[in-house]
Amino acid sequence: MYIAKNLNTNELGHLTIGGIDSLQLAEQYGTPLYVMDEDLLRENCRAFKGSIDKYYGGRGLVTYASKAFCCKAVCKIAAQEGLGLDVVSAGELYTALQAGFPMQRVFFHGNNKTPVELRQALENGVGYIVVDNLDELRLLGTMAQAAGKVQDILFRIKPGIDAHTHDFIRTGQIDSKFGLALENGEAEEAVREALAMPGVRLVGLHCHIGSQIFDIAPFELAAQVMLDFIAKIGSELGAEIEILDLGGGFGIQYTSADHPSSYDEYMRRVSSVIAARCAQLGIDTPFVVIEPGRSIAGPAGITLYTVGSVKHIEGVRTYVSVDGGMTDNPRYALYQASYDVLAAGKAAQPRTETVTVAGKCCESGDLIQENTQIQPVQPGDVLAVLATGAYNYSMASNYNRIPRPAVVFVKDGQSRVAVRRESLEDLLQNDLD
Ligand SMILES: Cc1ncc(COP(=O)(O)O)c(C=O)c1O
Ligand SMILES: N[C@@H](CCCC[NH3+])C(=O)O
Repeated sequence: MYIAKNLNTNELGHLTIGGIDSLQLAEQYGTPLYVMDEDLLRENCRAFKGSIDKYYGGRGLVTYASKAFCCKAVCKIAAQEGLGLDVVSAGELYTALQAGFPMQRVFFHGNNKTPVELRQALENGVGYIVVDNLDELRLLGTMAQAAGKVQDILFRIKPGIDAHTHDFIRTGQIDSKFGLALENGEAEEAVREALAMPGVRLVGLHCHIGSQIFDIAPFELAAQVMLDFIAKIGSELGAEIEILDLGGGFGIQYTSADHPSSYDEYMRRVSSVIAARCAQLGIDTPFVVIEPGRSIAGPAGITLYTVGSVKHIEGVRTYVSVDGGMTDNPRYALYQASYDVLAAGKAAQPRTETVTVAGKCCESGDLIQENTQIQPVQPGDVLAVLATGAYNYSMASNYNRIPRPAVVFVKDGQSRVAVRRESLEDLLQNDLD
């Protein structure tokens, strides 16, 4: 029984994805290998888009948070599926540009955009800049005015919501580096300043309360807090806020212990809270934006590794070492993230062994998963780690000068390289003698 609905086993008992034997993919492209199921990626885009259209009657936009997994191929898919795009850096913006992503549907986020990044956004006609702080507002206002432009902006607000998730991925509470606080008047001051600036047009407010959240209640609460503020600055300052961007953060199932809410249910409940609160406050219902990242890319990906050694330490544990690790998936090292791991060539067999899957980096914390149940494995076996489509490739590094793996897209029994494997030459390309 598999967690991800897109995975299966074939007559050989091997794990398949996108109609392809995972061992064949490992053989053809080598390991470690990121494999993305294009159909599931598109299905996830459509599911969000379908729900937002259903509950907001065309007054909503799903923007894919590209930080979850960014490359030209995925930007193209997001564009084809009619989504917007959330970018947070010159690199993500450049990728979107090179993929031909429509710039008017791009939202530029980040708590410390550099002047170079702001110029890049202004010059390329980015639709919306989500301004994080007063310094950025002043810098952008000056730059836009000097360039003879009026840039549409949103403000990132800290709604003061404490969503229950890992400490490092919570962002909506007052003690966060992201956004403007409501409690101390900071957000109101920013609105006042923006309204007086000729270079910017304040069109929206944004919040993002964290990531891998299962409950719907914190999202409902955030929407209410944001609407109350919209009403307040509307009546007190004359701000006309058209867009409410509620961010991303929807949890996914990594293992059978995870029970995320359905995204359609999220959309239904939050939209009805929005309608009720707007009626109560006597304000127009804003255009609603959401920014799912993990929930679009995460379930669509798996990572394949080859086992190099199996080390039984009597009475302690068994280490199964693979040819990747924290360089391609730092999430266990960072958050003790849970994953489902299986032997791809024995996927139909019961998981009878308890092992620790370790990476090859010079770091004791370089683990993919501790004390996980898998089938008996030996050197040369291929392991599959499930639900690695988000925050794996995008958080990969070259620690120990390990080249990043390739990303292969699979669809209808066909595969194609979306990001080629880094070579040793790639690692040296910026080195000078
Ligand atoms: C501003 C913003 N929007 C969207 C996202 C995407 O979040 P997730 O991948 O949890 O949906 C993030 C990351 O947490 C974010 O910081
Ligand atoms: N990178 C994190 C989540 C942070 C999301 C971006 N704000 C993860 O892997 O879960």
